Amino acid sequence: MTTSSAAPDQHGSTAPTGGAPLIPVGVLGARGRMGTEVVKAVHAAEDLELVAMVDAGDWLFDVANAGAQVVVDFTRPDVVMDNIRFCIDNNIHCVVGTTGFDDEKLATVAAWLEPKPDVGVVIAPNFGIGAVLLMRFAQEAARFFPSTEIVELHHPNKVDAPSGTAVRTARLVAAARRAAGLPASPDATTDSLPGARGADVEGVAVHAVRLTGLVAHQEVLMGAAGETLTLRHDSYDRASFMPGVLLAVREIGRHPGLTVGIEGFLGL
Ligand SMILES: NC(=O)C1=CN([C@@H]2O[C@H](COP(=O)(O)OP(=O)(O)OC[C@H]3O[C@@H](n4cnc5c(N)ncnc54)[C@H](O)[C@@H]3O)[C@@H](O)[C@H]2O)C=CC1
Ligand SMILES: O=C(O)C1=N[C@H](C(=O)O)C[C@H](O)C1
Repeated sequence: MTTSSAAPDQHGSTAPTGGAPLIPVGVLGARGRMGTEVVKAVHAAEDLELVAMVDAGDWLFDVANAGAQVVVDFTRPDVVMDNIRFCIDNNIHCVVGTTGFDDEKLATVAAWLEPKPDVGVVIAPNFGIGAVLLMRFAQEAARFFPSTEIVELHHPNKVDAPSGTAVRTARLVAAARRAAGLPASPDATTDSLPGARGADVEGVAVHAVRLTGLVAHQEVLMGAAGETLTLRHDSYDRASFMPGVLLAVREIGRHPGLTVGIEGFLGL
């Protein structure tokens, strides 16, 4: 098995201004929709050096052999845990965008990190700045509205439903509702077809749409007597995730242990 070695950074292996050394970065899922975009973004960043691109069938060891200090993972929920384990074992920081993390998997990653106090892993369901802000706004607004439901809308090739972002948003909203002492959202409906009312995430209904032409979108709908508030975020292009990914790559070395979401890196 082989790993594609990255083309040399156009600025060479040291920072052009003679400043801090470049951060060597490996990309897992490098031929996927997100991985392709990450490869371009890392390659274009003057302070980063793309040292390895790995996709299914390639040899993961080459990420370590290439000297990657940070790995970016946009692969699949069924393989990401093995990738994180490998990186932690090899003292490589991880920036993980792959979805599918529940509390049990997060606890497992945290346990793997315990004997590695210098290694950092950030797992973020969404690197879009607007999406992160939407989650925060929803969390803030939730306590004022008796009803909240979430609609996530994505391209039809998405592997999972509901989206990782929707699940995290629902959990944040549910926690805010609990903290405010709100009862369950009013709902007298009896489903005549299973699934008609969406998935139940800690009492928040989450609906998933898969539609040709979409990229990644989410609406949080909140209702009170005589009014509604709709928060909506749209990623029209995967370039929207790159500022958040690059920020995480630059920050993770300063944040050992497990970080969930990039809110802290944004000062939120
Ligand atoms: N956190 C965020 O901001 C975002 C997260 N995502 C998530 O990222 C993941 C990937 O999404 P897409 O790029 O759209 O999927 P994709 O299917 O286009 O790409 C996944 C890539 O991973 C590769 N792969 C599979 N097994 C592998 C392995 N063991 N090692 C290395 N590569 C492997 C596949 O061959 C494929 O090229 C999904 O979980 C998606 O939900 C997507 C967009 C934004
Ligand atoms: O698969 C995608 O495309 C996306 N996945 C993430 C998720 O599941 O939340 C982030 C974004 O919605 C795009």
